Amino acid sequence: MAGFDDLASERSKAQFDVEEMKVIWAGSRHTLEVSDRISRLVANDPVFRKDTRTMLSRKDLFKNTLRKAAHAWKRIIELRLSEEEAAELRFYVDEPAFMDLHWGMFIPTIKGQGTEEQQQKWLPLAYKMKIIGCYAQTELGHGSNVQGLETTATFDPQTDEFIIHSPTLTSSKWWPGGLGKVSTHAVVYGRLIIDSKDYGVNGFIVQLRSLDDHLPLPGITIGDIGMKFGSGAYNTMDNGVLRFDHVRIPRDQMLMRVSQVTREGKLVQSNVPWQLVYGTMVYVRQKIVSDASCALSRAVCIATRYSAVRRQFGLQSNGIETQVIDYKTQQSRLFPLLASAYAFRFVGEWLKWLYMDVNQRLQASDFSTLPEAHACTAGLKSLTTSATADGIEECRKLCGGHGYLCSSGLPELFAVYIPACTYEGDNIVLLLQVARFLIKTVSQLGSGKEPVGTTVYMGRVEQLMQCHCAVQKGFLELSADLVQAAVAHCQLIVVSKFIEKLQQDIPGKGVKGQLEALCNIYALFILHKHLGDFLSTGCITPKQASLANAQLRSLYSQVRPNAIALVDAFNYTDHYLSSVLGRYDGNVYPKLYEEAWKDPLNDSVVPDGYQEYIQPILKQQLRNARL
Ligand SMILES: CCCCCCCCCCCCCCCCCCCCCC(=O)SCCNC(=O)CCNC(=O)[C@H](O)C(C)(C)COP(=O)(O)OP(=O)(O)OC[C@H]1O[C@@H](n2cnc3c(N)ncnc32)[C@H](O)[C@@H]1OP(=O)(O)O
Ligand SMILES: Cc1cc2nc3c(=O)[nH]c(=O)nc-3n(C[C@H](O)[C@H](O)[C@H](O)COP(=O)(O)OP(=O)(O)OC[C@H]3O[C@@H](n4cnc5c(N)ncnc54)[C@H](O)[C@@H]3O)c2cc1C
Repeated sequence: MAGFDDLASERSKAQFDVEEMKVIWAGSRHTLEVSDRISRLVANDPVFRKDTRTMLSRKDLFKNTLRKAAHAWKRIIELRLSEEEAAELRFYVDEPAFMDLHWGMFIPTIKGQGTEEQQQKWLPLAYKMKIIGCYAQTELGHGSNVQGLETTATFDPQTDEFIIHSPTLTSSKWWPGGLGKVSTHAVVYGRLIIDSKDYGVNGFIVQLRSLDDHLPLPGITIGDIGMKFGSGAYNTMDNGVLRFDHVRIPRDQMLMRVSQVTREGKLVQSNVPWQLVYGTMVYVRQKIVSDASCALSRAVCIATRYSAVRRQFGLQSNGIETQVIDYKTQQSRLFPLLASAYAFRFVGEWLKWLYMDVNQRLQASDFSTLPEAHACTAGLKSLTTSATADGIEECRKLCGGHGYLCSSGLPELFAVYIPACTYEGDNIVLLLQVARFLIKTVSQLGSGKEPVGTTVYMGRVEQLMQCHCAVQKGFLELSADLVQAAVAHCQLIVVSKFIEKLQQDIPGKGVKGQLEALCNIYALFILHKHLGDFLSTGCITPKQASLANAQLRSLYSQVRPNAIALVDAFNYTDHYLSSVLGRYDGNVYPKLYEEAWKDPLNDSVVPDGYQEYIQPILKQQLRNARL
């Protein structure tokens, strides 16, 4: 039968050791073992079913998310899961929820911006989930411009408290995940005011709801901001609105690692850079880069398997049509995305290392690599999320009409993923940060300061000094071009890190060869995409451009017999993929047919509303016909 046979025969053609590739993808044998075990645990647990998610009303959807989160927490405790295993469990449950913000932002903020005493007080409560926290930074009026936030935290020396207040409508907190219905606490970012003087934005731990009955505390107005894009998708999250009416908190609830307010109301700066107030964003951006490879690989897995099952035109001698994956146009759209998934995986791994390194240095009061870590996390977050969002949509198109069905898994994946281009920093705003970093690096070239890390290549480019002079005349005027320069810089990082990965010891028959092919596809595809820039700047000649194109075509042919095995190496369960088109067994058509009948619209043969709305029309038509 089509599907079963197709994927089995594809698998038998693979020219490399898939099990070893799984290890490379996972990062280590240990990580593969953990992720494999936990993914099966989730897949086999009926509470974690997600096949009806797109059909539920918002209230039912949200309640179901609460149920899953509570069950996940119960399993984590019962099975004594480690932090790594718990994070895998969250990943495979595959549903955005308040837990993400509690573990992913609230706790890291206290760790990164709290003093030792503050950490000792708050972290045990947070780890045991005796309190649930969120990250309340963005307001109705300002998200990108953090320094423009309007919430105030005014020190009252009489009572040794801060008064948290929302002075305007636009100062309402707006968007924080987990805030709308669940969180008991938040890290709230607001302007520190002492003695009528504004000291800029700082973080404060504020209790929002009673720990007894979950009602908002006095002075607090709180709710959900409403439905978001798509069905299911990010609507499992209670993104919230929050207003303060002169809410008082003790002085020691200002996060004081960066600066302290004394009992007397004096502001004391510590030796850490003030930018550490932005530290959680660096951490989360790094995580988002790793997540990009997961989302893209998931879409690519679905589109690749389905492309091998789907046949259109081109009747062959054996009487069957051509698999659409054999069309060169399909390959030229699909294989660069496959290569991107691997490229983002490896750059994500590197970024994780970079983040750990900068953190260790911060502990030892070495702040020198913070600007580069900020530029890398901001730039790569922007590049990988934009490419992934576009890539998921391309995968939908690669699956033709069936890709538009919710049962393909692609519409919900797209809807849940696209806000990644906006949250944790709008992608253009983040690229402008990278551009500023690049300009700063160039401006220091003449002063004898050698560029290091990801900017080391700048020392070799003589024309850069002239660029700097030109940019000095008008950063804003040139910002659209500077954004392109920032993208190019980030692409260079992605390609370099892929090449560095290939220099490591890579065991397994044929594994290294496949990765080399993917690395070359990624690099040549980027070159192909920006051919105009490469040609107009004289970086390559027209002859080289056409050679590169020919090479790309030949690489597609090299990857073709291995395509299914390359997506099998992601080791995704059918539960995680939640796609009829991406099923491991390729049994697409019978299952699509079966799925259709499960739609509630098919519960009755004659639909609700027939008598009120269809029958009268038909009767009217009959009368008209007689006239
Ligand atoms: C046991 C376990 C159990 C359970 C397991 C469960 C496990 C679950 C685990 C799940 C985990 C999943 C993860 C969570 C998922 C979350 C989902 C996402 C949610 C989304 C959250 C959000 O969406 S949350 C809001 C993010 N909102 C922004 O993203 C604002 C952007 N806006 C800015 O970020 C600033 O506004 C902007 C533009 C820089 C201008 O900043 P500005 O006005 O101050 O002006 P400047 O540009 O002048 O910057 C001044 C100087 O600061 C430097 N600098 C700037 N940023 C810096 C930085 N970050 N670090 C260092 N340095 C930085 C810069 O380079 C300048 O340096 P210099 O002066 O030396 O040149
Ligand atoms: C699903 C989701 C979850 C979120 N979760 C949280 C959360 O948990 N906590 C939290 O605090 N926030 C959260 N946010 C808010 C999020 O961080 C902000 O929406 C994001 O930082 C973008 O800011 P903005 O909305 O102000 O966009 P804006 O800055 O208003 O962007 C609008 C447009 O203006 C452009 N623009 C803005 N500034 C410039 C500039 N200087 N130069 C050129 N162009 C510019 C942008 O590129 C964009 O095209 C969430 C948002 C979403 C969508």
